[in-house]
Amino acid sequence: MTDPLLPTTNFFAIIVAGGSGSRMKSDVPKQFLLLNGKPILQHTIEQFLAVQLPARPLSSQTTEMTVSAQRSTVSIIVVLPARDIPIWNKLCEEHNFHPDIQTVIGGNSRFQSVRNGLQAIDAPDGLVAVHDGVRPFVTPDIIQAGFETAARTGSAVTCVPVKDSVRVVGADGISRAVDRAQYRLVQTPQTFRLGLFRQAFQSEEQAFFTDCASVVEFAGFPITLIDGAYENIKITTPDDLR
Ligand SMILES: Nc1ccn([C@@H]2O[C@H](COP(=O)(O)OP(=O)(O)OP(=O)(O)O)[C@@H](O)[C@H]2O)c(=O)n1
Ligand SMILES: C[C@](O)(CO)[C@H](O)COP(=O)(O)O
Repeated sequence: MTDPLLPTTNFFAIIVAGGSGSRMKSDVPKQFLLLNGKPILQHTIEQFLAVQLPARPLSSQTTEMTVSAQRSTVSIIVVLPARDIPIWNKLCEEHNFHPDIQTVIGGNSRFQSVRNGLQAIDAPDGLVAVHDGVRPFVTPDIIQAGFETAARTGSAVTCVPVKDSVRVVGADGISRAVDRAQYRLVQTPQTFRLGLFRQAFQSEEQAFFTDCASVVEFAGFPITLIDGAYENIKITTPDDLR
């Protein structure tokens, strides 16, 4: 039987919101746009605040009988561009949202923003989930599943099967059908053991690092896929917002 307790109480989430949202073309950075009256980033953070993980402190004698008494929360690090921090602080005031989270300045790319977030974690070990600030429809269940799988295998990358037909377009412009069953659409959260994640982020940035899984894989670690959700969309263009 799988141990219901996770082998650490060090759970971290790096929520990246350091981008400029160029494809959204909105005046306000997209992570701050209101959805049901609340900033998108607030919705996202609230999903992580709702997570309670069954955890076993490494040094304790916890038994299964005490699972319910051993719920751990996730320490949240939000990554924002320096220029956006005053806007975020003002929004938090307006929405009476004062979570106990750390704020870190972003970098010029998603890779650099994640790396900055990672540098703010000083625990020697644990598990870290990285999530896009603009994926507000993530659920606590998906987040928990990521921590559980990463505790067992080292990594947990959420994804969904492809529903449409897929064609690959060659350099000559000619397309051909491919077997969609072989493909997955990758989402966040992407959760990892802290040790391997730190090692992976020592690599020099590569142009194909579009997510953390590609960084971890480049460093030679295997990637475990877990189920995401079709609702867990990334708000990228005005269509997504609608
Ligand atoms: N330098 C960057 C670039 C992106 N991100 C974050 O990575 C996530 C996914 O990126 P994307 O949707 O591409 O956001 P933007 O980079 O803001 O959008 P665009 O590419 O349209 O400019 C977002 O939460 C974004 O804020 C980040 O933290 N730092
Ligand atoms: C991390 C990600 O959301 C997984 O699908 C995606 O790769 C981000 O890509 P973007 O180019 O930063 O939008």
